[in-house]
Amino acid sequence: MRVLVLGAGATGGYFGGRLAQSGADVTFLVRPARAQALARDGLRIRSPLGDADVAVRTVTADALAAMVGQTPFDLVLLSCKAYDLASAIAAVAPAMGEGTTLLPILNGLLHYDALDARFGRANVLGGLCFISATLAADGTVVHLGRPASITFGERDGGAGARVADFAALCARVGIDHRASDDIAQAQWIKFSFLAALAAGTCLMRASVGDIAGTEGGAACMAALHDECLAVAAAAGHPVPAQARDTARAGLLDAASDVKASMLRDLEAGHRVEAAHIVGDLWHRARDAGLAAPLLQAGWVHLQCYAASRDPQQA
Ligand SMILES: NC(=O)C1=CN([C@@H]2O[C@H](COP(=O)(O)OP(=O)(O)OC[C@H]3O[C@@H](n4cnc5c(N)ncnc54)[C@H](OP(=O)(O)O)[C@@H]3O)[C@@H](O)[C@H]2O)C=CC1
Ligand SMILES: CC(C)(CO)C(=O)C(=O)O
Repeated sequence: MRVLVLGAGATGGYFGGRLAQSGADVTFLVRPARAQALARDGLRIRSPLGDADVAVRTVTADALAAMVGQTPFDLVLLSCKAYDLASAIAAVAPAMGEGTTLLPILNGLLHYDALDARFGRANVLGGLCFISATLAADGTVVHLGRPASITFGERDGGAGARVADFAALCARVGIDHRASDDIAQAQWIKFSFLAALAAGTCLMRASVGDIAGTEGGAACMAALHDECLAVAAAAGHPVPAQARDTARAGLLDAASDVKASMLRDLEAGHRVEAAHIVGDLWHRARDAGLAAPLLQAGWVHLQCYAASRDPQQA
């Protein structure tokens, strides 16, 4: 299977790097500065699951069409931030030939409209990942904590050959993965958890454990999670009790140092995917007639952050 990974950041660098480390046929579509750094330093991963220093093949957008002309890609793994979606779509377009499948692992759901419009719904799998990772200033992919998994599936349900093929590749290289026959449910489980985590940890500028240690903190996170679960149910994807309890335990764990990746971005002064995640979920709550005051507070807070950071991009 020939794989193109858009982006060699935290998630794309981690999962693409694991593919490359195991000898899979993987190419990173990156911008010139990252291409130069990767040519010089290779791809460095620092992880509790094992460090890796891998020489990787890269291509920049201007050279992609020529590369595809030689040998087409089977799978494009999309790992940009939501605010880079338009440029990422333009960059990968030459790789999306007949028989090429796109697998986005971005958080949230809004990106599917743009991907379907550009590439056709049938060519876009549903996907998500569970990992806490960041790109250090020197370009190292730093994996924080142990989970590192990808979940993917056909958006109309069932299992197809392309899902089985990617699952077989993940199994071969040792990437923890789930081939889901109900990816929409998996996406809503993650989205409702993540939106609560992002809104809660960004509002409080604190980890899950620090919030849980305050008076009223656990009740506040539980109420926020309830708001997010209500939106999932209203969207026709109620989160099953077991998944709800697992997510809730993660959000209330007093021993947890977990923060949403959005909080790490915010603390670093970076742009955040607020509209794509917390804003989108609040808009869905509002449109369904659901009260979601904590989600609303998170969304307002993040808009204020974005406006103070860069009024043009808010
Ligand atoms: N980090 C985490 O722990 C987790 C993140 N996610 C989600 O995964 C998605 C990706 O996040 P993450 O990996 O952290 O983001 P990063 O910012 O670390 O990586 C994204 C990469 O995409 C590259 N990119 C963007 N646009 C283009 C383009 N047009 N051409 C080439 N490269 C491009 C960026 O390159 P450049 O450096 O040149 O800008 C950047 O390196 C987000 O939706 C996030 O919410 C999900 C689970 C966990
Ligand atoms: C919830 C988590 C940590 C899981 O991958 C995540 O997606 C994020 O922080 O962006």
